[in-house]
Amino acid sequence: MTPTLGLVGARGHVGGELARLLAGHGGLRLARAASRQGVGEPLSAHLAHAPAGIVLEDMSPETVASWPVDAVVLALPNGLAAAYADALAAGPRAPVLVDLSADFRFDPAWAYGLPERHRERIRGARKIANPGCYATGIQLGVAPLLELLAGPPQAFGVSGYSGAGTTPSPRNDPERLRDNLMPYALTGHLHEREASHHLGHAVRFVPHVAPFFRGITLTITLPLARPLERDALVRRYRDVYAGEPLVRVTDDIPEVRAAAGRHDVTIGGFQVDDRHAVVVVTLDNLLKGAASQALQNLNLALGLPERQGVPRDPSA
Ligand SMILES: NC(=O)C1=CN([C@@H]2O[C@H](COP(=O)(O)OP(=O)(O)OC[C@H]3O[C@@H](n4cnc5c(N)ncnc54)[C@H](OP(=O)(O)O)[C@@H]3O)[C@@H](O)[C@H]2O)C=CC1
Ligand SMILES: CC(=O)N[C@@H](CCC(=O)OP(=O)(O)O)C(=O)O
Repeated sequence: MTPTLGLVGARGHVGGELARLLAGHGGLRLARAASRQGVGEPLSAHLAHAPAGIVLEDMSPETVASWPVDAVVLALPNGLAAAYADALAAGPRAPVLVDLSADFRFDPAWAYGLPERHRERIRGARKIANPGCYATGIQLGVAPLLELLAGPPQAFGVSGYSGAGTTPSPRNDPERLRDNLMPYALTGHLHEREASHHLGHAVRFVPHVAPFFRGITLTITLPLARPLERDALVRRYRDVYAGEPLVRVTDDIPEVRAAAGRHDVTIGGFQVDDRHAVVVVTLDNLLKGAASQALQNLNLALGLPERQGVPRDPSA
């Protein structure tokens, strides 16, 4: 029997991307979906890639806990996951639970869903907290130099406005963003704390949102305890990520427009001076920053091939 999945928040940006990936998975089937709106309507009326026969259900934790599925994905705004986690824990089944929100990313009882750094913890896990989009790029960009750092790396990040979700806000208002670049959360952004926590080393991060829809670019300056030749720097990243299907290391400076629609992270633009290294990281916030990574985690937790259902990116 093909494992089945229930999706809560199917009408959101991330929910829609995950439904699209599941349509091509072949080993995991979307079987239930919940939303505040459109209850009783076919999911396909809201999502182009939804399989036929799925009717949107109400979003009560009790309804979700009654679903006879092998996995549940929460793709809801922050602050809502606990009620579902509690209802599922008390329910008759114990499906794998993947939460896209930030609610459980600091909870040691949950596997932190960054496979490149926590693969064995995720394999077979029952509760997985999917990382934040910027936090994914920051951790993959900093990790290879952790032991060479002379202080906190500084990450300058820019995200497309899909990162701000579908609930209207200045950060996803195309009018406010037109010909603009909007700094926000100048200190203490959640992803600064999240990346520092999971790296075990302080990092500084300042986010900005831009008028394009999807994609993240991060320019990360890393203070070095001793000088490092550029070739050695590049080799370090290539060695750390050799064989990682969703991390691409390139000599070029990656550009965010090329990241839109890709499922991997691209790390490049390696530059050094006597005291610092600078790397550039790009990814699609809705894919490796969310849905593609969630699918990697679901596959690992369910014992399926890790990248099943994650399309191969055009080699570039
Ligand atoms: N966007 C991104 O780039 C990334 C987002 N994330 C995280 O993933 C989660 C989903 O993100 P995203 O898809 O962008 O969010 P959206 O705002 O696009 O969608 C959230 C979903 O939850 C429903 N919803 C919205 N508000 C509420 C509410 N107050 N109570 C219950 N349901 C609500 C929405 O619609 P409805 O019920 O009306 O159908 C929608 O289905 C969030 O926790 C976000 O922080 C993580 C990484 C990247
Ligand atoms: C442009 C924009 O607003 N981006 C969001 C990041 C989206 C994300 O990853 O959300 P969570 O970590 O909250 O799950 C932000 O900065 O809060």
